Amino acid sequence: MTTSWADSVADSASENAATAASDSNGLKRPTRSSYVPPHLRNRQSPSTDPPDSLHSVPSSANGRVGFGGPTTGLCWAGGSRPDLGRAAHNGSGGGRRGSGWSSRNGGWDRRREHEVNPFVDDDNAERAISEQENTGINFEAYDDIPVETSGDNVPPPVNTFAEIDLGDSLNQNIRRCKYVKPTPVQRYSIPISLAGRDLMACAQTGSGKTAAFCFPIISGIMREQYVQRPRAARTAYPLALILSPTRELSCQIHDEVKKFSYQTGVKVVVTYGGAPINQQWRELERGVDILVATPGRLVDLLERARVSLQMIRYLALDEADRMLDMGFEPQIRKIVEQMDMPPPGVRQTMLFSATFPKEIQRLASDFLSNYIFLAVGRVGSSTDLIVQRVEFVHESDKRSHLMDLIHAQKESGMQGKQSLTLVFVETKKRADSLEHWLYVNGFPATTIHGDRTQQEREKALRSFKSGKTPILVATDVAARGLDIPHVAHVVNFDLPNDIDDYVHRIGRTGRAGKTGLATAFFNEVNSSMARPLADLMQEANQEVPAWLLRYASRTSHGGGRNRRSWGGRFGGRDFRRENSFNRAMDYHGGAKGGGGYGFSGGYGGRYGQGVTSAWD
Ligand SMILES: Nc1ncnc2c1ncn2[C@@H]1O[C@H](COP(=O)(O)OP(=O)(O)OP(=O)(O)O)[C@@H](O)[C@H]1O
Repeated sequence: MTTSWADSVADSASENAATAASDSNGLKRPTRSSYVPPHLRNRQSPSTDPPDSLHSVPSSANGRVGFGGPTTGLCWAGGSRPDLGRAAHNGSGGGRRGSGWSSRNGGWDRRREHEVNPFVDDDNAERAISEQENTGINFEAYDDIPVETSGDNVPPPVNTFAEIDLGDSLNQNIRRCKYVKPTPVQRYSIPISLAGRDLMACAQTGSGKTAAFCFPIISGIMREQYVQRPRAARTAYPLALILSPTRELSCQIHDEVKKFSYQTGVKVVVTYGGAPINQQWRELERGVDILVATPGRLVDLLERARVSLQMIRYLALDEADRMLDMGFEPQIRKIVEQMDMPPPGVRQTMLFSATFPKEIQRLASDFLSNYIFLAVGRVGSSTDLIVQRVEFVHESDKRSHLMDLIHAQKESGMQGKQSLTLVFVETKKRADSLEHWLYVNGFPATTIHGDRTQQEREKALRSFKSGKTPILVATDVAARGLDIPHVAHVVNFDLPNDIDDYVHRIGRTGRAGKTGLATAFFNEVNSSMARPLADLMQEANQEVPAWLLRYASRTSHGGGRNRRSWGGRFGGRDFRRENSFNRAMDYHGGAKGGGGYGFSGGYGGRYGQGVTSAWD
């Protein structure tokens, strides 16, 4: 058995060497050489796109007008700032639907023949596997899911993609992705975003949030054909900015956007630290509509005037609570508030995460205008996708215990190419030393953490995804957002200090309707986590060991801000409800009666006039 694992290490090494040689920076570069500048893309080709009077009228359906230009095709050369005024929201959704997409082949003028087809670029077998499996998603698991929205005039949800007017090209890509129907967060958030509304959305890990913010952005850019951007040889003027906290997540989002925007004429570029900046400059110089970035590299590009944010219409923060946490907040404020980005109410802002503590919501509200809060709860107990276990393991026994788990996994047939194990540790040093120990004991493992070079990180991720090294030892750098198919088991070798971090870590398994297992090693060092962990497991109807409950009863508070208890079955609830100013609360679907969900943590439900909730 060990021999075959050792073989897989050898295979992995050679494959990675080959991969690294062909793609040293991990950047997938389109071979397309004939990028069509925005001002030329506006011209429709008579042969492919017959004139359609409906499309000679710019859409103001976003509820945002202005940005000048659209009707006149004006160009703001010379750095003059466009009129960024916006019509007041009427909350009605802006009449987007039925506006004639079906008569078009897609977005603006395209040179599609040079675009790399992301759907056949499958040297990465995992992608092919995951796509096939999208049809097999257990959507029934989502039927009972509780959903809350709050805000003024919330647009109604949809049940199918067909009900949403996203445009033919995007619809075709959705079919190519084998997305049969929208997930709950997509059902609610896409109509909200298409109506031009700002959004703070909180939905469980692996529930399709990426598509939820990408579809409206791509569709909006495709629609607004007449936007002209300033011409400056070295400065890029993206229309949309998607920020994420890690390089790997930014790359993943970039890959997703490339698939969703295939043959739409919408150009996406990714920039992140650790990769050569010159290549990213060159890519930006060829033009960009959607820029996916990590904050540090973007600040660098802004300071060098390689990127201007003055044309930004869509801003999306993925893992938004992390982005506004102490570590990132200054950079995010700089990007969003201190450069040249249009203010809230002019641009459209979308914040997404699986967790949204109220103090972060308060900060985030600075970036939003008249926004809707959307909370999609976890799936019900009978269908909960992640089985959570917590085991008492002394520090000195952790390694042998891990080995037992991995052996048990192999014996029960869980291990192999189709079944990966992600092990979280607290520090980079511990990651390296555990990986080394696993390796010398015959377990092919690799590691990802902040002290590794970007090339090493990308190589490790590829090796893990492909199953060549089926164990990945990681710090929190891999805790958020990464969508790796076939992660069957997440082991919290070291528990985090914050329950929300735990939620994101275990969310690397049990994604998109699949099931997964999460095991946590607990000992005295983690006593502050006993209460929030026990609460979380109880909420999810998991078996909570008696010893953990005893620990929990001894520690009334802990787990960082013990934030989860505030959110009950949701990863967060609208903090504005505490202020109770004319907020309309709607409750949709699922959860019979809503009784029995006491929101501990001090939320008193002091709703104002006109506020209703099934959760009261
Ligand atoms: N409508 C859909 N039908 C089928 N599969 C989908 C659909 N929407 C998304 N997916 C798939 O679900 C998986 C998880 O999606 P995604 O990575 O966007 O989750 P997420 O909510 O952002 O998770 P996290 O909170 O961990 O970042 C992806 O593999 C994606 O391709």
